[in-house]
Amino acid sequence: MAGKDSSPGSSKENPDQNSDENPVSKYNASIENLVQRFQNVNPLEQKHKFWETQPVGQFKDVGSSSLPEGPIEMPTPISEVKQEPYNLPSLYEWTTCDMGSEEVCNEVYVLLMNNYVEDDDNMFRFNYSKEFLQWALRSPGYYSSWHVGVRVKASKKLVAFISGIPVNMRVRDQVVKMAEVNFLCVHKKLRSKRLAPVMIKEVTRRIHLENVWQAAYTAGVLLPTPLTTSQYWHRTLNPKKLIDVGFSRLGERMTMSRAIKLYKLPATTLTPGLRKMELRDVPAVTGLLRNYLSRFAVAPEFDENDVEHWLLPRENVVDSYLVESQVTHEITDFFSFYTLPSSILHSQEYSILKAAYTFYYVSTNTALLQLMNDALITAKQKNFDVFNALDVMENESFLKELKFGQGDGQLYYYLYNYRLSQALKPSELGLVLL
Ligand SMILES: CCCCCCCCCCCCCC(=O)SCCNC(=O)CCNC(=O)[C@H](O)C(C)(C)COP(=O)(O)OP(=O)(O)OC[C@H]1O[C@@H](n2cnc3c(N)ncnc32)[C@H](O)[C@@H]1OP(=O)(O)O
Repeated sequence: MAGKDSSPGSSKENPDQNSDENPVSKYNASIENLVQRFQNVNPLEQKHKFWETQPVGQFKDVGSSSLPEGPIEMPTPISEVKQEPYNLPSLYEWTTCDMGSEEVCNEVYVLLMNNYVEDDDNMFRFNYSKEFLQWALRSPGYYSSWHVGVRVKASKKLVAFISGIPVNMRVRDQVVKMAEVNFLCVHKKLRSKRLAPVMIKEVTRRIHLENVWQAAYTAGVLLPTPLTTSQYWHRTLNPKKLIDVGFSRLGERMTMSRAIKLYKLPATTLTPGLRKMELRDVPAVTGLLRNYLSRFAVAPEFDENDVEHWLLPRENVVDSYLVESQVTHEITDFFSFYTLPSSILHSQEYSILKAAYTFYYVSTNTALLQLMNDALITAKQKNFDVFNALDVMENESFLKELKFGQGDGQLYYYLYNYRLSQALKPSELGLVLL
């Protein structure tokens, strides 16, 4: 996901960061500084009863570059992996969620719709659609056993969920089969009972049973120890609605009519040869994307199956456009975004914020700025209210110029059981989680 702002709320526009007077704070690779800046605590004193027992970089080891890069723990024979599930409190039971079943998919949808990530002010909550969840979880090579739910034994009500999907991840020059772990959710009434650590251990066990020993995940909370820390940026498409629902505020000297003018976009895209991606484009897009992602320190290794799954347009889930040369018919550029609405929790007038999130792109012939401007125009045509992007990949090169404003939260990226000697800059990361 996550790519996910792990918080639609920590993804709200930060009016201070947005004003011209305020320089955008620069990325600082030092975890110590980071923790102090955002939590005002010394990371060496921060207790993580669960995370301290896990094979992840520990805060106390930050800076000890003597530790080798790579797996922290070696795999064990599958026969030595615990064969039976972890114990849950006695009122609850494990369930494997078959996301191909409309009924089960709906249960997961409802759990997340009511209990998943909110912003710090509890104004917005992610509202992943059912089609989106099926797309996100039934990806090439997926294991149903990694879609883990918890039910109340008596009523069978689904009260918690965590998921993994397999992915080939390249870390520098090593390609490692990993799990992308996402959609960890515990019902609001069951919070702070240490259910999350049991769920993480259970999904880990099931992932180990498939001989996978590493994972990637993102979260809006700071845990030991981020691979990188990224920021959300937001491009207003519908100023009136964003202001009405409290997502944005009119800055000083800004009126509604000025805001509308400021964010106005051309009615049609500007790049000649821009068209929707089709099935026949999969090989060309795969080639472009593999080549582009090879420049990042950490990025997925996509094959044609992955590209077909992740990038072929799906109504209300993912949009992908490319540039075909009108002379040679070569595919030269490509962009995509996914649809992730948020519920608006306290508005009389609106119930849904329609948000597009930047996904993968490649520019070889068309300037990235122009390509992303066309992405904005396309999203506006499709009636999105806001277009979101992290500062990963080459996004920093277009964010300010295309009038994105910085959000008020961080999204931390993590690897499980894989150590890097130093944190990365977001721009070294070629990975978007849903
Ligand atoms: C090899 C394969 C490995 C596979 C596994 C790889 C790792 C995958 C890791 C998961 C990647 C998920 C990616 C996403 O989906 S990120 C999205 C997470 N979901 C939400 O934010 C939705 C709303 N919140 C909730 O549903 C609950 O608050 C959750 C479920 C988040 C915690 O429930 P609760 O609030 O009732 O807490 P507890 O008493 O049960 O447990 C407290 C412990 O849990 C640690 N905690 C809290 N939040 C997170 C978090 N987001 N990632 C990892 N750990 C987290 C916390 O530091 C503490 O441990 P420690 O500080 O004491 O040590």
